[in-house]
Amino acid sequence: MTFQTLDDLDDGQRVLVRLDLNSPVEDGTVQDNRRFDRHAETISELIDRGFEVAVLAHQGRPGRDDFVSLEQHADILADHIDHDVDFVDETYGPQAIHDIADLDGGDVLVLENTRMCDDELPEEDPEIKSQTEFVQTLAGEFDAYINDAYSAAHRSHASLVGFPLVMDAYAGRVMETEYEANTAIAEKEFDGQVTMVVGGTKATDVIDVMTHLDEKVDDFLLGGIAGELFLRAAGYPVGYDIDDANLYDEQWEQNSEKIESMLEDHRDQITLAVDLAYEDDDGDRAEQAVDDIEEKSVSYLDVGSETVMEYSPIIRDSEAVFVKGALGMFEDERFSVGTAGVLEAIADTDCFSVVGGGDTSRAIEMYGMEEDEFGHVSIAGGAYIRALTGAELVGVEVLQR
Ligand SMILES: Nc1ncnc2c1ncn2[C@@H]1O[C@H](COP(=O)(O)OP(=O)(O)OP(=O)(O)O)[C@@H](O)[C@H]1O
Ligand SMILES: O=C(O)[C@H](O)COP(=O)(O)O
Repeated sequence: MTFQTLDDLDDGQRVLVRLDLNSPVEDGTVQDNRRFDRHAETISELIDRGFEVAVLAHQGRPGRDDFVSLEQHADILADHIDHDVDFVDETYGPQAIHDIADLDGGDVLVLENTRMCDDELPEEDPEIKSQTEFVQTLAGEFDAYINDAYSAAHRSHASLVGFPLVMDAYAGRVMETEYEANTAIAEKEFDGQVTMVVGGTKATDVIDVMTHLDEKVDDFLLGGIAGELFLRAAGYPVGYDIDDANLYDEQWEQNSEKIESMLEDHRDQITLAVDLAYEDDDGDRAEQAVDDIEEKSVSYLDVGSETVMEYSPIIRDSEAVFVKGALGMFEDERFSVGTAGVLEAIADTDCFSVVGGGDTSRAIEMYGMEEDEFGHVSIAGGAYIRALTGAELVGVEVLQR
């Protein structure tokens, strides 16, 4: 490993720490999850060593329901570290700079959601990001920058790639351990069958990665939004938006060619759902065989039970199983059958397994399984599957310069 870590940093300095606290948000309420647990260890170490700590993090994306302030995150973090955490509703404005100047050793201040600043998004070269007002303003206030956000390191956003080009930069403890684990996993060779369960809402991320893993993975088992888009490409009347949630059409536009060519070239490696679940008029779970769908008139929120029965033996026969993204909206128990069923099948076998994703890894505890029933549980989703392809993560790369 070629980046500097907290072991290389002298105690008691003023540090800007990038965490990934991106969390599920239900009706405006931020849900606690293992990202807080993991980052709490880094922050507690910094407090014990007398650092003055300001935290940068993002939540959601503009235009989405989960695009909210980090005020609640500061409270959740405080509970995890059992220590006061202050919050300021600016990222680098005058009040933020004032509060940063007021920090004493052992203080922790969470700055507002980085994605509320115009400079943060979109993705641009680190050189461009390093020259933004956002980076230039904050860099002058700190002795060092620490990136602990391995799970966001695949994004070339200002708070992730700009600072290491203009100031001393270090990897935090989560960055260090996730990098080591995920790099080691990417280098593993398996003699037997390798299976990847692909779901979730970020279809664009997973489809891109699938096209790079077709030699490494023997079987892709599909669900979630990506699963429905593949069904659409296979000729079923699903995989488009019927409300204003905007989960399907935009991602279809971006990926339809890739999906069609994956289906054409690798059809025997791709297993699609044979049935899907939805909420019926009584509010109950109902299932429908994909062959019986004439027109999409309901939102499909899970794969069906038949699909789980088809996926489970494939998992049992695998030497390694990688999971990225949930097969359904498992946070609602009615639509947890696919995700919990697949995770239970993995837990029941002795295959090597990795479950990744900030949201998806939550399903393990929610449905009564233990982390040690899996080979590795990563709080990273998009970053971990990108690492599997052997590709460098831009946020890690800039730390190694
Ligand atoms: N059919 C579906 N409709 C709506 N939401 C779905 C559906 N299937 C899965 N999901 C949602 O997908 C989410 C998890 O996938 P997501 O793409 O957000 O990845 P993740 O596991 O959190 O990884 P990352 O760390 O990259 O965000 C879950 O919160 C689940 O509710
Ligand atoms: O949750 C994640 O995977 C990371 O925080 C990156 O978030 P993004 O997919 O919204 O860029």
